[in-house]
Amino acid sequence: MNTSNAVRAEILTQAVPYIKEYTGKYVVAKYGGNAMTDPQLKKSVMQDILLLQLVGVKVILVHGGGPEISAMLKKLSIESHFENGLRVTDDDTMEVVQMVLAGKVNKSLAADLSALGGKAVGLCGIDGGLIKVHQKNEKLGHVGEIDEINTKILDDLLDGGFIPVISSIGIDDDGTPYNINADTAAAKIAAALHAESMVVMSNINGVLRDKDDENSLISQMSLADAEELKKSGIIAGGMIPKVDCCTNAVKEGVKKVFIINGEIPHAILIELLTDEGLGTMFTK
Ligand SMILES: Nc1ncnc2c1ncn2[C@@H]1O[C@H](COP(=O)(O)OP(=O)(O)O)[C@@H](O)[C@H]1O
Ligand SMILES: CC(=O)N[C@@H](CCC(=O)OP(=O)(O)O)C(=O)O
Repeated sequence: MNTSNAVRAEILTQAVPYIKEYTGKYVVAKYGGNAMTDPQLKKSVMQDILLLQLVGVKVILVHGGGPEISAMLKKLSIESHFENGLRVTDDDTMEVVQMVLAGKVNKSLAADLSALGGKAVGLCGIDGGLIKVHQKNEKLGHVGEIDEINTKILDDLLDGGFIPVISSIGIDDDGTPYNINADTAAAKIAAALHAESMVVMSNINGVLRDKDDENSLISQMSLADAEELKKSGIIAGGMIPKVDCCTNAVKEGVKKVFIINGEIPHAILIELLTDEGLGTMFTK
């Protein structure tokens, strides 16, 4: 048995009560671009996703790819900047976002799942009208505000034994595509499905009291704590929209919401299926 499988076997010895909790329930796993830079680790995360499906969890994978979009924009000499954590997306930028997210990153995750023996269907919010949006505001260009998630297409795929792999691109009533922050898309999908859990995988251990000190992890955060920590500036930058998505998911009825470090081997299995808590858990 290789090391990874030995760790998975060890996790499974503790997992029985947790598996019962999740069997037949929806779990939305959000995999951020910052956590998918190592191809071996990425494959290992995909194997963990397949294991969750194997034990009866209805897993939906929502992915980001912000760093890959930025790298491609740079190659094409297209200027890009963020406002409050959202990429200002003009027509040219939108083309690249669609190319990188729905083309490259989405297909590479679906290919990894397939190579591991899984059945995956990669899609973005345009497909089957999965994510309906309107323009958030003119200043941000093609950034979408989500109006509706068409959960039927997800249920049809899950019933067929497929893992839906979703890029955060939406479509408006006129058929225009829009860019969506991937955490926001994951939270809306989790809320629409009344998911048991949403797990956001980034490359940091969770919300930290001091963002330069890995040991200052805040392991549990209530909605009131989140507001307090934002006011005091402890939650800042890219962590603000991430925490907002998590608190919104809790408010909208998602039972267990976590931010974890997707670069820790088997982090998602450890968080969901063992007594050990790794990252930040959000509560009411
Ligand atoms: N309190 C905090 N705890 C952890 N990270 C924080 C905090 N405040 C700000 N950050 C920043 O937020 C970043 C995570 O957001 P982001 O880079 O947008 O994640 P991703 O691309 O994985 O979705 C961290 O790398 C860190 O620099
Ligand atoms: C509107 C907006 O900002 N969209 C994001 C979509 C990708 C994303 O969110 O990727 P990560 O999860 O890897 O950060 C972007 O263009 O970068």
